[in-house]
Amino acid sequence: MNAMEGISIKNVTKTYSQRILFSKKTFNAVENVSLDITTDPPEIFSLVGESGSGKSTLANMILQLIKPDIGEILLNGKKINDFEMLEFMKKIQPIFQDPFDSFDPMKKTDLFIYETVKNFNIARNKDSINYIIDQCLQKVGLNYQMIKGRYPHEFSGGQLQRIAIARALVVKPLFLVADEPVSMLDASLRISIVNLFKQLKEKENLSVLYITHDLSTAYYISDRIGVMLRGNLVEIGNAKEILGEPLHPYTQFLMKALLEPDPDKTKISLFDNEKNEEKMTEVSEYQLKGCKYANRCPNVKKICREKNPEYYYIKNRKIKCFLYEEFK
Ligand SMILES: Nc1ncnc2c1ncn2[C@@H]1O[C@H](COP(=O)(O)OP(=O)(O)OP(=O)(O)O)[C@@H](O)[C@H]1O
Repeated sequence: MNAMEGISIKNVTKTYSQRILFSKKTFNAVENVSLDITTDPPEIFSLVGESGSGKSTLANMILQLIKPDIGEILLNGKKINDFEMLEFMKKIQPIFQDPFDSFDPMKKTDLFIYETVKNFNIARNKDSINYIIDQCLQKVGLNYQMIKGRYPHEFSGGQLQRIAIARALVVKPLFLVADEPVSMLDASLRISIVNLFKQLKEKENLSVLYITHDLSTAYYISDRIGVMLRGNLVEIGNAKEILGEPLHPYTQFLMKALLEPDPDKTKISLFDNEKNEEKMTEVSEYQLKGCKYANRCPNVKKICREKNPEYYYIKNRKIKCFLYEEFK
């Protein structure tokens, strides 16, 4: 049997320690996560969850920026750390939260992309390099003339994010890892950028891991969604089904927060808003022996505090919650 085309995350754990007040706390920022995201056929998989739930840690392991402590990540069946860096970066490209981080502020944007094409050995002569750049810019709704000779600060955040995506496209990747790519943009621009991911999937066969707090954009573009809670993927499945009818109490809470106009009513902190106490809440939830949502869950049972639930399967959905024990 052929290996799956795409990314396979296999039982991955990343452990961190933090000093909070006078004590050192150790916790799994990502805990025994397994997930397959296909590139053939391409899909948009959104990873959603509150701040501090382990989304970026998982993304950074996929991008090889950090190493898992346990488990492994495969790309097309091959361990990602066995790839040559250049070969790996041709297949998986990051899109950052702040598009200004993707560019050298002192360099004209076209020159910066030109160098990317050259460094990755995509083309050698000037005409073919310019042609590739123009093609990639057109895929994001721009063209070469629009960026020629201009520095990053001469563009709006939305335009620059498009240029950053075009730059990622020059290496013909299979997969984009986009960590909060629209959170720094004006609300009015966000949907046009996330829509671009959808177009790239449909027209260029690109898969996207879209990391976001924003359930509404995730609903709009995703094929599947994974809900992350303190290092655990607690609900995984079809995006429209999950967001249309969330089953895990934590997903239900996130949906309620989306619809609640007063953010104070869905504040994550169990205490007040002091930084240390928020951090303590976050880390103490991470350290819970049972379900990480047990202290906040309206449906909590005795077993939820004793054991971290396994997955239960309802139709195409995986849910990590004892409420669904009967669906084992
Ligand atoms: N290098 C590190 N050392 C110690 N703790 C870390 C480190 N990086 C992340 N953490 C902690 O791991 C947890 C998960 O962080 P992570 O950034 O992955 O969450 P996130 O869901 O991406 O949040 P956000 O949306 O705010 O970026 C947090 O409690 C964070 O403080």
